[in-house]
Amino acid sequence: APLVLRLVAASVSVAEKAGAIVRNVFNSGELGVVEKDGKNDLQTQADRSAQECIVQSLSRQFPKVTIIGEEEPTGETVDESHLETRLSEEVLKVVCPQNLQSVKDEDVVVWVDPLDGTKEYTEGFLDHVTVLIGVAVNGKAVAGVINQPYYNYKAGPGATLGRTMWGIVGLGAFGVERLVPPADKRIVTTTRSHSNKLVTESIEAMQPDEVLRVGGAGHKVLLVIEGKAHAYVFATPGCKKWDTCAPEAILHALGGRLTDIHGNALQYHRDVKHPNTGGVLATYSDHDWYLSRMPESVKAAVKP
Ligand SMILES: Nc1ncnc2c1ncn2[C@@H]1O[C@H](COP(=O)(O)O)[C@@H](OP(=O)(O)O)[C@H]1O
Ligand SMILES: [Mg+2]
Ligand SMILES: [Mg+2]
Ligand SMILES: [Mg+2]
Repeated sequence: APLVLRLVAASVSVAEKAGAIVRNVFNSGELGVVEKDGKNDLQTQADRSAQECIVQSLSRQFPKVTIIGEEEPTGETVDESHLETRLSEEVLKVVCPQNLQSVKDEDVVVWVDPLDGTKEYTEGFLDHVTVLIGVAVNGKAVAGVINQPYYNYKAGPGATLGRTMWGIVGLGAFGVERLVPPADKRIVTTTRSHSNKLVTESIEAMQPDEVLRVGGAGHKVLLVIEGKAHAYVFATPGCKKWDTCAPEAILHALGGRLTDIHGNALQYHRDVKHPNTGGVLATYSDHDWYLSRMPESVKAAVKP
């Protein structure tokens, strides 16, 4: 199978394993919280172990592919029980889009967020948490895998806990379906724990009927895909390439758009600076309307 398909097939299995690690750490009660850059930029044992699972599992199978993860390696010996080397059969049976069939190792960067929504994870907002593995080819997000370890956790004992979604631009997405949001109101989603004046000003400018302040970039893009929100608006730096690569690819695969707040495409090549300094705007429709509503003062402060 072509490299991109094998990478996605491996990432689906690896993301499921990482999702199980995220649940196990929470069940253990030993979150091992470390402040990286103040009380709103945390790392837990789940971030560390899930990152080890993903980066070690993928780098052993794809030694020539560049893999960039959010967390620093711990330097401890690798826990072999965290490795996952199976390939998802569901992925291997699809036909890879023509333009991605002959991609070479050196054209690829894999962006890994082992746990997106860490702050919310430590506060028990468990459905805000996702595991994100994005595949970029020549600087563009082309494929993504999202595992949501606590999907359905409020649905009662009969429900299956957790889900995995994946998509390839030009093919489509699986494990998640596009649902249309209410037509009679405008619902905007944004950060819950990283707000500031720019965020507030830009949200107000969109004249929303409702604002969903929730954790996780992956989670917020899922709200847009599944019609719970019309737009994800984040007009401040903060968010990084590993936060957006996988969600962007899946949203694009389903016909939506994710850009910075000026309408520029995000870049994902290996030398790019990690922060999305131009902010994030994700929509399904009316993208240009949201861009046009963005205040000039905010645009001047949030440059790509
Ligand atoms: N001001 C900031 N400082 C550090 N990280 C930020 C940030 N603003 C956003 N982020 C990161 O972007 C992701 C989405 O943020 P939010 O949930 O607030 O919308 C989170 O990823 P992680 O949870 O993987 O670290 C968060 O840490
Ligand atoms: Mg983090
Ligand atoms: Mg994140
Ligand atoms: Mg993270």
